Amino acid sequence: MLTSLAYLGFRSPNFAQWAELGPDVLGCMRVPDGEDGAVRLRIDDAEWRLAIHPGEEDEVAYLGWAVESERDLPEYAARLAAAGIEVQQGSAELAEARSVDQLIWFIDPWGFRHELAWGQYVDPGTFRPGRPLTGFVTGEQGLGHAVLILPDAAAGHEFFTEVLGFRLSDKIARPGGGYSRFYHCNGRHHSLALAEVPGSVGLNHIMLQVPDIDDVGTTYDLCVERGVPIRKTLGRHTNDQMISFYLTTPSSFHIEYGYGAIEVDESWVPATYRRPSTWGHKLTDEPTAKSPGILRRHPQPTAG
Ligand SMILES: Cc1ccc(O)c(O)c1CC[C@@H]1C(=O)CC[C@]2(C)C(=O)CC[C@@H]12
Ligand SMILES: [Fe+2]
Repeated sequence: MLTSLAYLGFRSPNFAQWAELGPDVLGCMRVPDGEDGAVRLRIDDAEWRLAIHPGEEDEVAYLGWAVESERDLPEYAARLAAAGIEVQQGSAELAEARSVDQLIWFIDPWGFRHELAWGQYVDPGTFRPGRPLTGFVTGEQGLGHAVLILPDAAAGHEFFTEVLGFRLSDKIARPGGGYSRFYHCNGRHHSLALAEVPGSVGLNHIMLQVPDIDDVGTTYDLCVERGVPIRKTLGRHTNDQMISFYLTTPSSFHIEYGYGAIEVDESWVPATYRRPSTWGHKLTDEPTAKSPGILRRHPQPTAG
């Protein structure tokens, strides 16, 4: 089984700005750069969780998912092949670059590169936040969550549940119609969310969770002090009950920085909500607040 969101890679012309944003504002630990100069950030025992590679445009480079056992890799390879997806074996060089023992990878029907990895390298007891911070909520729950934008939510639901094995946590009706859907693969309420935007593919935000509300407040203060744009004010989500705010990164996508989400278990029953938040999460008047994140046009599947 796929057990957690293990690591994320982006490409960005502004990758160098993460050397400051990561440690000084977010509280991540900067670790040695990747071979291509990628800024790499650590948030727990894992060698790194976020890599921002140099690139011409802001893009999602890869989503790294941990699997439970080595046996899961050939099993997923067969399952993906049966679904018509071409699967690649990751080379030893790629495994080394990702700080994992072994991996396979594939491009999903919307163009996202997913890597299924086993054996992420860890270095216990040596994580030091870049600024005073209690830490990050990770472990069995993985690094946090990622919210992808897809043109077709029904097709997305089919692929991520039937092929990759995600379980639906719940749905939230969107103001303009349609739903955002939230999926879990461990105790975290959602490691993946899918938002339908006709004709578009992208990534709206990723989420990092901290164990103390004061860590959220301190990060909020640092954003204000350092001019990091706040996209959405402090608020509480209806579904996972997280208290969070959203900041805009120099790489088009946003980061949700939050505390206090509920966890799910085997007995979880999906619900549907009419609104995203019980209170707060108001869009600010920052120029970047209306940005949907990393977004590109995607050809709609033609009818008939
Ligand atoms: C509603 C919600 C629950 C839990 C979360 O972690 C979370 O990020 C959200 C917000 C999702 C957010 C939304 O509801 C409005 C439409 C948004 C902005 C998108 O287009 C992608 C993310 C969506
Ligand atoms: Fe979120």
